[in-house]
Amino acid sequence: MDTIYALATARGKAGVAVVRISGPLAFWVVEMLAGDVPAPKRTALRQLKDRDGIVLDEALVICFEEGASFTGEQSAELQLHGSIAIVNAVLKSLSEIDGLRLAEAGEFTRRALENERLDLAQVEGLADLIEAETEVQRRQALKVFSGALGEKTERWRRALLRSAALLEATIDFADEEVPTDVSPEVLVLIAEVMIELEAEVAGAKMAERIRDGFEVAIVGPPNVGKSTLLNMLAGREAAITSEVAGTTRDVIEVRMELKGLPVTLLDTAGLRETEDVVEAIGIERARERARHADLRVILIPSPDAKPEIEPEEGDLVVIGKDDAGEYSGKMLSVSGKTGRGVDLMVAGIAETLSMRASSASTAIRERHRVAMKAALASMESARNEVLNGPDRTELAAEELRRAIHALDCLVGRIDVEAVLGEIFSSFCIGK
Ligand SMILES: Nc1nc2c(c(=O)[nH]1)N(C=O)[C@@H](CNc1ccc(C(=O)N[C@@H](CCC(=O)O)C(=O)O)cc1)CN2
Ligand SMILES: Nc1nc2c(ncn2[C@@H]2O[C@H](COP(=O)(O)OP(=O)(O)OP(=O)(O)O)[C@@H](O)[C@H]2O)c(=O)[nH]1
Ligand SMILES: [Mg+2]
Repeated sequence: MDTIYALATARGKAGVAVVRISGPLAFWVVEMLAGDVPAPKRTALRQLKDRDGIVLDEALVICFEEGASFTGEQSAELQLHGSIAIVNAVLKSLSEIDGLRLAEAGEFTRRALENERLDLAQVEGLADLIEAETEVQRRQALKVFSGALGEKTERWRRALLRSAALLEATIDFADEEVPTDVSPEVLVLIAEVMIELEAEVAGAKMAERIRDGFEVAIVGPPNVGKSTLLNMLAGREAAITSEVAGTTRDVIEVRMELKGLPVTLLDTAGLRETEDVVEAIGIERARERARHADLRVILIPSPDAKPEIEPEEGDLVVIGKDDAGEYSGKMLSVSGKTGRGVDLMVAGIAETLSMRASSASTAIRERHRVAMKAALASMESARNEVLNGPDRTELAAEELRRAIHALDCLVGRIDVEAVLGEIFSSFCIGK
């Protein structure tokens, strides 16, 4: 097994920079650089010197023994002064040591997985944790990273194993007189797992939304103040605004955080009948994106104006350009120019999205949803076979084994290699 090293913190000037080393040579490397191997899991202040005895930095050194580290391997950390020159000098010294090589992206975590310090779902949670930009994303990722999905899966797995074992026992003793009919117990066990899995699948879409962000589209007729409102929310001039009706053509996307939720706000072309070919394309795009968005803010010019599109559940119909608050109280109204009413509108959006987000499950990836659906399909078949009577017991047990297999894929107990490449491609070097 190679000994690997990498800068674990971001590149560039910083207060402190952390270099990680993991593998059988880790302590030996520390001894070369620091002169001795400090007691494990204790910080020790040491002068780090290169091969020629030149001092590289005065750093904190931490050693972790094999079996008691993040990767599970013997490993060490050098907590350096975060200067570009020091980091470069230390990395250069490490590169000159035989048997050492720079880690690939995610390789420390891959080793943690191989040494069973983490399961596959936890690795995915960790990937999301590092990507997390908002509070809700942080909480979701931390839940999965803490092993929530792995624990649930283990419970489902045990229930299915027990069901399969019960069925298989009746097959083995088929010739003898088995007084007990196991099917009621098996059916209850299967039903209980199915209910939980169905809830997970139902919440998977929302979990994906929390990961990737919700889309909120601002729509309405031309000149109603859509782009001005977007700019106000973005805090910058992301979209061109003008008194000319039909200014916005392309869909303009701005990523932001609304009350802890990741949101992509879409500004769209004003909806109207038009002879202008280019504008017509813009309007078509506006309608298309608005349809697929999670929520729509439909701006209208006055309280009695008819919304350009039919509001769906959770959509907000808002009067635009209401600087004086003339209509406030009657309906939600905003001014993108003065900011009046914007807080209230944001609160409305956040409330709707938060409510939906609360139904999110721990199935944070497409992969999880697919595995769960496969397990559910096999369990459904198993249940039907059980109901078909004792002749079909063998088939029922086989279906249960198939469901267990799907759950094993879910947490990476089997078929890990197939998904590793994709998962680790999103990791940074040093993680
Ligand atoms: N400096 C530093 N900070 C860090 C990390 C790190 O590797 N280094 N982490 C990594 O990304 C995270 C913390 N995760 C860690 C997980 C396990 C162990 C570890 O050594 N586990 C041993 C000993 C546990 C103990 O002391 O009780 C074990 O589990 O046996 C260390 C860090 C976040 N902060
Ligand atoms: N007084 C006032 N004027 C506004 C407000 N919002 C926008 N305007 C003005 O109204 C005009 C149109 O604003 P835009 O934000 O470009 O309108 P839009 O809805 O994006 O228009 P299209 O892109 O053509 O669909 C501009 O001259 C803005 O300065 C507002 O809240 N109050
Ligand atoms: Mg516009």
